[in-house]
Order: sequence, then C-alpha cells, then structure tokens
Amino acid sequence: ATIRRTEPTAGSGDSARRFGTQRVLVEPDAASGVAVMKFKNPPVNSLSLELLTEFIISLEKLENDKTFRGVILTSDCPRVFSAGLDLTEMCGKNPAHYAEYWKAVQELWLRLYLSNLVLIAAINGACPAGGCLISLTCDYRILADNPKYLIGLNETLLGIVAPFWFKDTLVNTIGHRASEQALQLGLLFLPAEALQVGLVDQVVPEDQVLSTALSVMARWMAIPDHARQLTKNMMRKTTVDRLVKQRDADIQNFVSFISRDSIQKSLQMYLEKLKQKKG
Ligand SMILES: CCCCCCCC/C=C/C/C=C/C(=O)SCCNC(=O)CCNC(=O)[C@H](O)C(C)(C)COP(=O)(O)OP(=O)(O)OC[C@H]1O[C@@H](n2cnc3c(N)ncnc32)[C@H](O)[C@@H]1OP(=O)(O)O
Repeated sequence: ATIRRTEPTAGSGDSARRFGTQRVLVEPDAASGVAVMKFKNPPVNSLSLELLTEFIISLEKLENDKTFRGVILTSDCPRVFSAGLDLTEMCGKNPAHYAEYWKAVQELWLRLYLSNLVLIAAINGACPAGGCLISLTCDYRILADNPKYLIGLNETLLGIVAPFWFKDTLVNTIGHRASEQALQLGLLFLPAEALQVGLVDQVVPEDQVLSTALSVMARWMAIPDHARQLTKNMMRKTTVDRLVKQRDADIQNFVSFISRDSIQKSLQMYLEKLKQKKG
C-alpha cells in the first residue's frame, strides 16, 4: 500500500493536508496534533488483509510523526464502524493464507493496544467482533445513540471463539463476570446497554460523535505525554506480553481451529445468511 497525499481541505491551510491509502483516510490537523483516521473499505469496513496492512502503515506513520499526539478512529462508511474480521479471509483459503491473515490481526491489536498515541474510538456505526476489538484497544469509546449500532464480541454466534487476547481486552474493560457472559452469549449491546456495562464511555447523538471525540481528546492531551504513556504501558503490558510470548503458537492455534471442517461450514453458513438477509 502506498501513502498518498491528497489536496488540503478548503480553507484549512497546510495543517489539514489529508493523506492515507485506498482504504484508510487520514485527516491530520498539525495545529492541534490530532489526526482523524477513517476506515474506507465499503460496504462494511470488513477487516481485510489489505485494510489491516494499510491501517498499520498509516498508524505507524502517525506514531513516527511527533506532530501528532492523538488519533480518532472512525468510519467513512455509513451505518457501520467495522463489520469485524473479513470472513472471506477465514474461509475457503489455505493454511498459509490463514497464518498470514492472523499475523496481521495480531499486529494491528499489538500496535493499537500499546500505542503511545491517545486513541479515541468515534463509533459511528455497527461495531461487532473485530470492530469491537479495535474500539476496545482505544483509550476512550464514544458510541452514536442509534439502536441499529450494536457493539460486542459476537464470535460465538458464528460458531467460533474469540481468542484469549480478545477476551483479555474485554475483561480489562468491563470486568470478568460481564465478559464471561458477553463472550459466551456473543452479546451485541444496544448503545444504552453498552454504556451501562462499561463497553463504551459515552453515548451521544450521531451528529455529535466526532465533536465529542475532539473535546475528550483535548482533555487527554492536557496530560503530559510521558506520564500518560508510562501509565498506559503499566496498565496494558502484562496483557500484551501474554500474546507476544506465544504469537507463533497463537497463529498455529488459529490456523488449525479455522481449518476444521465444522468451523469452515459454520463460517460459510454465516456468510450465506448475511447475503440472504438482503434478498
Ligand atoms: C479455542 C480457541 C480458538 C481461538 C482461535 C480463534 C478463532 C477465530 C477467531 C475469530 C475472531 C473473529 C472476529 C470477527 O470479527 S469474525 C466477523 C464477525 N462479524 C460479524 O458477525 C458482523 C457480520 N456483519 C453484519 O452483521 C452486518 O453486515 C452489519 C451489521 C455489519 C452491516 O449490516 P448491513 O449494512 O445490512 O450490511 P450487510 O449485512 O448487507 O453486508 C453488506 C455486505 O458485506 C458482507 N459482510 C458483512 N460483514 C462481513 C464480514 N465480517 N466479512 C466479510 N463480508 C461481510 C455481507 O455479506 C454483504 O455482502 P454482499 O451481499 O456481497 O454485498
């Protein structure tokens, strides 16, 4: 993927010179040190290998540019933040592809979860499974108050299982008992429920998600970076190390699990159900 610069937005000067890739738009504001990263992989921002790769490249570019201290993650696709991992990457492929794909999923989580940036999820659409995981890696989550925008780790509804580091991220956010129930039942929470259980930090009207994210960002960026970053690292490093210590085993575990005939059948049936739903 190549990073492309696009023309500055009207009346904004150099600080808003947008850049990004085909599937990840980056709207940087050097003056404030905040960049907005938008997933743009229509129709539902499914986390394809290309999107994951482009996301990692764009995130790394922002982390290496000391101008930026905070990133807001949001969607350029209407009604959906992200539909989660791209199911077509996990069925009908070969073990080598599954391994490559899972390595990219791990990489995205590792980079987001321990990022030195302030990360705020401006959740402007449905946020199941992998989409929910991305929002959980952020420091703060704002969800649009729309009953269609469900959020949760619903993997069991597909007949699969969220891996331990998905589980750990959820437990770190909503606690063990709430996670135990949510993961086993594959719960997708309504905005009010997500707020109540602590899955999101704020629920606001849809047209206020981005502005709320910007004002929350200002509050987080008022904290001296080094102190905040060391504290974030203190809170999250044990969780990250659990995966780092067994990354290859986790990949092998994924490949053997996803390659099972029963799992392949579940995923194919789930994909077909998604397509029938439209018919
Ligand atoms: C013992 C331990 C073992 C551990 C090993 C690990 C095991 C594996 C772990 C996996 C973790 C998995 C995480 C995931 O993220 S799996 C993906 C889960 N995602 C979902 O369940 C969401 C599915 N999608 C939806 O619910 C809806 O699409 C929506 C609410 C997001 C949006 O609805 P709507 O706007 O009505 O759009 P459509 O449903 O019509 O979809 C449009 C189009 O997109 C296709 N599509 C939707 N979601 C996905 C997806 N996740 N991947 C690929 N494609 C998707 C859908 O099929 C439609 O396609 P079209 O008909 O061709 O247009």
